[in-house]
Amino acid sequence: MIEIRDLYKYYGDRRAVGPLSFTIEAGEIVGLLGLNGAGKTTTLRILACDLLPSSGTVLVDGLDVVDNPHEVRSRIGYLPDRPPLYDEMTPRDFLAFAAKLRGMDGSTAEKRVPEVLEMTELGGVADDAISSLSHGFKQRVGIAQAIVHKPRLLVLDEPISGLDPVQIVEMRRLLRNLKGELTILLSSHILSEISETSDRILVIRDGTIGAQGTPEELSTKLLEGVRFEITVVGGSVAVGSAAEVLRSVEGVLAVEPTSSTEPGEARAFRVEASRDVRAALVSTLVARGLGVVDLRRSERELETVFLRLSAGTGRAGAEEGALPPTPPSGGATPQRKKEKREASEAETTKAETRRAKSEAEAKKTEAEAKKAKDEEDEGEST
Ligand SMILES: Nc1ncnc2c1ncn2[C@@H]1O[C@H](COP(=O)(O)OP(=O)(O)OP(=O)(O)O)[C@@H](O)[C@H]1O
Repeated sequence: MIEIRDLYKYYGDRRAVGPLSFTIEAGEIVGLLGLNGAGKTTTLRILACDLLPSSGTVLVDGLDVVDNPHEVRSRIGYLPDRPPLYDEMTPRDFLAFAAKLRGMDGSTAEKRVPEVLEMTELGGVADDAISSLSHGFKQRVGIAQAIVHKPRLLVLDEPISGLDPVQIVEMRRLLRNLKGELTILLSSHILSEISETSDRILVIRDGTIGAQGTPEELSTKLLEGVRFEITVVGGSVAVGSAAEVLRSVEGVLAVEPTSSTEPGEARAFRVEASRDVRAALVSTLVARGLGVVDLRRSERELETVFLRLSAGTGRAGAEEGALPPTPPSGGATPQRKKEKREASEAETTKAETRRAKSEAEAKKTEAEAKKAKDEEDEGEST
């Protein structure tokens, strides 16, 4: 579905991305994980034909983003980090407008808008002004506008950023529901935010892929093991012997009791293993007359993995030589912002000229659609 080969993007003489290569299969949900400034937004904008690459190949469904931007755009739904919403419109009107912008005819759009409102669970606020919606609902409108034209690929830049815990759970559910119909690539700088949603994670650092895999694979690769928290209760067997039972499971490297807040007989342990042994832990404990009331991968562990990958201090990074040292600042310091502005102003590459041309074309289409809408509104009010 997506194939990126040796992609580079320079802003002036500053390399923002490259060398970057990865592929994503149809139907996958993949998380692009990296600290601020790692190159996530640049990569996603190139995929969405919003920015041209300096060099390399980017294919969506076999189509090159430089040679076939219009065809690629029709296959992609894109939610930028700041969703392009018109505050004074309602979600229903805005979606109809977005559908028209993407070339849908009136009757198809009329059918599609209620469908998308339902898919994104916006029915209850469909006729409220977008300005009156919470951040979580605005993000859903952003996703709705991205899927209104039935794309095959959904590209979301930090869709979970700024959401409260309830909204995060709702967003995860929405993305999981969209999976299957769509291939999804989403970015984040917080591992726990996307590890729940993504089938696979690509860790991007300094514009290049530092590591990739499932959270378990990343953890195993870096820490030579996976860690779990498990809480055991006694049945016919004393809970005190649970540590021994856990140690007997093949693949378990270490077991240590943790301070448990569980009531009564329950005991919590941290288990380190060479692979995912969760199923074997449960069946062995149950076979020995013990019960399991909680079993989870250690969240702290995942963050440790990410920090190691991001800082390039992990063994995997050292071995692969894929992780150059961390720049002094990953974030947007005033100096960085100044450099960014200057680099941006100095950007006069041939690629950008082509981009300006294609943006001008897009704006023309947008202006035409807006004009059509204004005329329609005028018609309605007279
Ligand atoms: N328009 C621009 N002009 C110059 N430099 C830029 C521009 N946009 C991004 N950069 C630089 O390119 C690098 C990658 O930025 P990018 O925005 O792609 O990273 P990111 O991982 O999305 O980070 P964030 O989450 O902070 O947006 C950074 O060093 C950034 O300062």
